[in-house]
Amino acid sequence: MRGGDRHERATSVAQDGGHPHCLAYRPGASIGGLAGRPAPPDVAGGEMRLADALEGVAIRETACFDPDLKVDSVTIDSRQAHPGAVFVAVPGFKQDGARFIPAAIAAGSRVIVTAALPADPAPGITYLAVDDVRAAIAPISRNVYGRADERMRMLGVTGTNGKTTVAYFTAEILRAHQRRVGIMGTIGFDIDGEIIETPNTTPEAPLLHSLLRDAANAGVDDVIMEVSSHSLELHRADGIPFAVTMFTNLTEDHLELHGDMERYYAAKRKLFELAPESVAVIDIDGPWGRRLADEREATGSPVLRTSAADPLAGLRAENVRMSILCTEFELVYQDARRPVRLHWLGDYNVRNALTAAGAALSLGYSLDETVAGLEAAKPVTGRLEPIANDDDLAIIIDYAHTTDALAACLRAVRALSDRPITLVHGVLGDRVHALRHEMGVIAAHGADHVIFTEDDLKADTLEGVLADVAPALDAGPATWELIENRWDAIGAGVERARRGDILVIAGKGHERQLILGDGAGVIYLNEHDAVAEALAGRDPRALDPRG
Ligand SMILES: CC(=O)N[C@H]1[C@@H](OP(=O)(O)OP(=O)(O)OC[C@H]2O[C@@H](n3ccc(=O)[nH]c3=O)[C@H](O)[C@@H]2O)O[C@H](CO)[C@@H](O)[C@@H]1O[C@H](C)C(=O)N[C@@H](C)C(=O)N[C@H](CCC(=O)O)C(=O)O
Ligand SMILES: Nc1ncnc2c1ncn2[C@@H]1O[C@H](COP(=O)(O)OP(=O)(O)OP(=O)(O)O)[C@@H](O)[C@H]1O
Repeated sequence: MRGGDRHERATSVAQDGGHPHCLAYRPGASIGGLAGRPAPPDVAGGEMRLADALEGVAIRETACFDPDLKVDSVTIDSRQAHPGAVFVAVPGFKQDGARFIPAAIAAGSRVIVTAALPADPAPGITYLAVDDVRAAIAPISRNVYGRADERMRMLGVTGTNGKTTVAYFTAEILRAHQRRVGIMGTIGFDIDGEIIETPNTTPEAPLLHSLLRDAANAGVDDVIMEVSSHSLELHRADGIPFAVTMFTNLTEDHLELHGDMERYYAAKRKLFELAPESVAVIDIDGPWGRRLADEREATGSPVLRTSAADPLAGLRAENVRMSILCTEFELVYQDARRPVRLHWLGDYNVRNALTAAGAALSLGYSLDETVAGLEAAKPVTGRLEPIANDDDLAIIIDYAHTTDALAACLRAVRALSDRPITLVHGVLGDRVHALRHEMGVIAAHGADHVIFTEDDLKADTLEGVLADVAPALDAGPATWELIENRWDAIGAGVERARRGDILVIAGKGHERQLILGDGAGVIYLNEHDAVAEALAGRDPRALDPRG
């Protein structure tokens, strides 16, 4: 196998956490350097009276309530309980956290938040019963960790696709104006390139607020949060005073949690309901965005509509010109227009740039300052990211792993050049059969040659996934081949490309690990290294476009 033995790679994941700049998070750990800035005063937090920690929490009944107890942290996991920690017993999807109350008490917790008071309360323990346990986690966490979200400017972005891209775009504009920016999302909590790993896109409220406290203490000015529909449904982001909220788009995904599109939409809309004062920057180029803008406008809350098509939108892109090298358009806002040249590729990045520009304008930056920030923004790792090379190949790494994202990615690339597209991709093992088939249809119609390979197979196998995908690939116009090993598949893609050809590697983007099939574990996989290795090993004569 190229690039070494799978066992070695699995070991390297265990050693470095899978990302060169990833840090394991310890609450209270100092984040980053202050880069010459004066240290800000510490955000309040640390030990506090229980009564203060409970401000704003609707408590139904109590047992042995001691308002003067001192608490210093919040946890929803008994394995992290300790003296001073409020333990919230969450009725989970798999098990009831109330089962772990004895374990939390044994570990030292003296305050238990639960759905129902126990029949025989343990002596010296304060029990607090609430109607909605998950909804209680965020206000307690905000209080205990010092409401750091009031000390920084908070921006939230939701939508099916584009959240990470918009967050990074927005960060680049803010950084161009000397703001220290944290981005909390799929990639982790990224503060100036130093990434703290988080288990979720939007972490549970105790971790979220303890991260925010540490960020504020480290001098972070602005936090841009990707707010997932899961987190909104589960109240993780309740109470955050967002100054700006952003919506990208809504397409079919995560229906395993939400059930249907209407409920999925309702979950996303919660971000805007949570922050009625925020300026909502809404991409209205899709039907759900138009509906959201209309519904919000009807409530009297502020809305900035963005569009690359609608001449009535408040912020829009006109005269869009795209190539495989850059994207140009005119940004039009309040009758003023400015030319913009982006390093970013593809039509949806025009829309993502509009959303980010809308956020900056809503925060009071001028049109010229906003344009300067957009033009300085470098492509995000693994988001339609062109990989520089001396072989005149257009190699693009993209995180597209949903049907919509893959279709958008291939459409965007196709619009940039008439050269043939080779696509290296796989399909996630936990996707429903119809979606796997759909991925095959999109690949076979969007590319000229498909190298089908492994993606995170999880409990499934490549054969299992292929049973759904192969008929779609057989039926489509593209040629295709199967190369099971993803590293080899990338190598084969690079090797078959001729000068000027396009190679799209879709699915993993910034990720640095691959979940093998059949529960066989996780291995290290850096697609940027895979490409570099393949380029280094190329026979230069193979570049001749004549074949
Ligand atoms: C599907 C889902 O959202 N799961 C979340 C859920 O887990 P769960 O209900 O299954 O937990 P459970 O195993 O039943 O346990 C119930 C409670 O008992 C506690 N417990 C458990 C064991 C023990 O010994 N002691 C103990 O106290 C657990 O910590 C938990 O609080 O509650 C847990 C904490 O309450 C979350 O951490 C967990 O998120 C997991 C990590 C997860 O993967 N979530 C994903 C689906 C997610 O959040 N994704 C979104 C969207 C991503 C996207 O847009 O693509 C995200 O924001 O990342
Ligand atoms: N505005 C958009 N519309 C449609 N597709 C998009 C858009 N922006 C990005 N994409 C596609 O979706 C992929 C994921 O982009 P990004 O990571 O920014 O989205 P995300 O919402 O953070 O997704 P996830 O929650 O899965 O991480 C990109 O690689 C690209 O293929």
